[in-house]
Amino acid sequence: MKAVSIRKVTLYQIRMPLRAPFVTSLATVTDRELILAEVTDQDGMTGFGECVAFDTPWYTEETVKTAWHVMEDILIPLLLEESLAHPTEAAGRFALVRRHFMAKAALEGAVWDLFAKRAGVSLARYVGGTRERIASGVAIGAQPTLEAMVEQVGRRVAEGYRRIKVKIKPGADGEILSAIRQAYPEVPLMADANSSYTLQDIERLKEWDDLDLLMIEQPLAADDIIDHARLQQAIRTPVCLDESITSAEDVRKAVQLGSCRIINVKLGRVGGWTEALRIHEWCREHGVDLWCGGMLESGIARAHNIALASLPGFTLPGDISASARYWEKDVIHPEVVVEEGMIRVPTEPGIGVDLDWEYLEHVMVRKQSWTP
Ligand SMILES: O=C(O)CCC(=O)c1ccccc1C(=O)O
Ligand SMILES: [Mg+2]
Repeated sequence: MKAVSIRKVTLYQIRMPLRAPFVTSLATVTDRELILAEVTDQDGMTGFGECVAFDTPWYTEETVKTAWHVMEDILIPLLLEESLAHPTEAAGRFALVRRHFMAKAALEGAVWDLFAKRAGVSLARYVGGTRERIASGVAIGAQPTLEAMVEQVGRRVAEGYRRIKVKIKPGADGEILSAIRQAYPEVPLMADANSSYTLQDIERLKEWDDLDLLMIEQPLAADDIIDHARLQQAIRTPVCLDESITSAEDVRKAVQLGSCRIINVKLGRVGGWTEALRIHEWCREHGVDLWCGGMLESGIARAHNIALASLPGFTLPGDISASARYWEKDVIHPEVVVEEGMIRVPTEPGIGVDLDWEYLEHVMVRKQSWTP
């Protein structure tokens, strides 16, 4: 295929209110700030990506401002500098920048969407996805009371979600999980701790062995794989790593050390499609369960996630839920809908959804374009 020359990059910073605040052990998100990235090529074709960094560095070190800076001053010039024969070349150029994964992923994602559109195929098929529909899971933030949590779980089960994840932290954990298990003995259930425990909590975590949890996500420190190995040896519940994983090398080391049995991959956390595909390949080769995490994203990143989860190595439902789970109105059309717990993988070219330009104007707080 002929080389693609990126002639323009545009960033749109948006702010969208969540339908309800999302509470984790680390932060409460009420208004979601995001950056959408658009690349335009020599033929006027476009591709879209999304930067999922938050406005403060509570989940990882990146923020909306650091991502904007790194994109504007470093990554966008690298994209505009020379034409691309394949989207992995963008990742290659970005590799000389350490970390800043979400900034990289936004631009690389836009380039992958553009290449898939130029090839006239869906992004899912372009990357080797094989599913026509993906199973949808949902994440429930911390609730003010145990009753409220059980009620939320019931509501999401009734909506058809195939897997329920709840946020836990010390003091709001075992009792809640037992209550959910009692009310819904069969529901595929897991807990995400966002690194709020230490090895001193091993006994407590052991007590949950009988709750039949699918997994516990990131119980220990965000930068750890050593203590996680000790923990995984001590408990029957599979450990899944989220924050600790930024690359395929991280996955290899964590699995080989016995730090986890399941991997959560997020395009933003690992720096984009090229690295996510490496992780997918490694997990498939080694029989490690893999699923796609979420970042309270808008429809653009949600569409990328759907394409990702259509790959055969995604063996478990991820945190990919309906647009309406988080938004009164999403920035894309058609919005992402869940039917009988499943989401259709678009067959239209690229990510298969369009920006709602009118609504974008409504939620936009900043916009800038760059040309060579
Ligand atoms: O539904 C979603 O988008 C994912 C919800 C979620 O758990 C999450 C949301 C924001 C930041 C980190 C996490 C996480 O997986 O730890
Ligand atoms: Mg998590």
